[in-house]
Amino acid sequence: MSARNPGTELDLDAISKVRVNTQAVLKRAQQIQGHKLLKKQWQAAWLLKAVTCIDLTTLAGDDTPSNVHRLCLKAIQPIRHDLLRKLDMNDKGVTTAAVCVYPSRVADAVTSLKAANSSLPVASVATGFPAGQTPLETRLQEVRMAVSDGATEIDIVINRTLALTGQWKAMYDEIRQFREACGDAHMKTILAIGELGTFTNVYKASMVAMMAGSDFIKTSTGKESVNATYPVAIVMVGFKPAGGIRTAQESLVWLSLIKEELGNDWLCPQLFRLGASSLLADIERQIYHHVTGQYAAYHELPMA
Ligand SMILES: O=C[C@H](O)COP(=O)(O)O
Repeated sequence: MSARNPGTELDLDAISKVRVNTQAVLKRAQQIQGHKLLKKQWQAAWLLKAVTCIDLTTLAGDDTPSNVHRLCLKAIQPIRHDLLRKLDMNDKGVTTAAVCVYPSRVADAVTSLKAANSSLPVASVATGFPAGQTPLETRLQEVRMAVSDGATEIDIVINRTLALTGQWKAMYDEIRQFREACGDAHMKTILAIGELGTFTNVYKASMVAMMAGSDFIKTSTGKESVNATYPVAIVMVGFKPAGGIRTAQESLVWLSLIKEELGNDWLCPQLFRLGASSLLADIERQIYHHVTGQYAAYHELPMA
């Protein structure tokens, strides 16, 4: 990942003046979705770009060392070798950006990646993911545990109670403590936008999270009823959309949104991630179609 965000002092005056023009945001998101997507011959290249930005995720109650192991193997080799060979990409080291798991599964992921001689980063959710409703000391301890088990990226959730009641200073202070607990691990701050009510709140929470030293801001846990949406992306840009992203087509819209709003330089895993548990299956299927002209049966593309 890139250099850390050291954060700044909390500027409450700037936060209090934030107003977001909802109509303008909705219009811009609609425009971007309406853009003609990339020409067919470039689509495979863009889909591979999307793969390299994925935090391949499993966050389920029934996660075990063996499904985490499968996830790690899939992250190391996300697209079948023969398909990559046809695209002349088999020796380009195409992997996902990271794997993302619960704190209790970090050690499993580290062991699997080490055994496969891979240096892919392990990201861990933390701080009482997904609701964040555990005591502060428990949340801090969870971050420290994930780091000591080998996570080099920590995806924290914000305290929505503080955001919804306008306690921005308290939220800033908590996030600063999480950052300190992260040590050298990069910190992604999940806003859970589906629970923040308004675009103005999303913007304020984004600013507070960045002032507090978040290296990334991330839309959602994947567990809210509203997760990553395009309008919210216009408010947040420079971030990790996560939750409910399932299709190759959607991944192309996300890439094109970042390209339109921030430019090509932002399209790299150091600055942009897609958090997804089942997106990769559809991307691999579309690449299979691009290469062979046929759609693969699901059993032909084993998915973690
Ligand atoms: O951080 C990633 C999300 O939890 C993944 O959500 P998803 O399972 O809807 O792709």
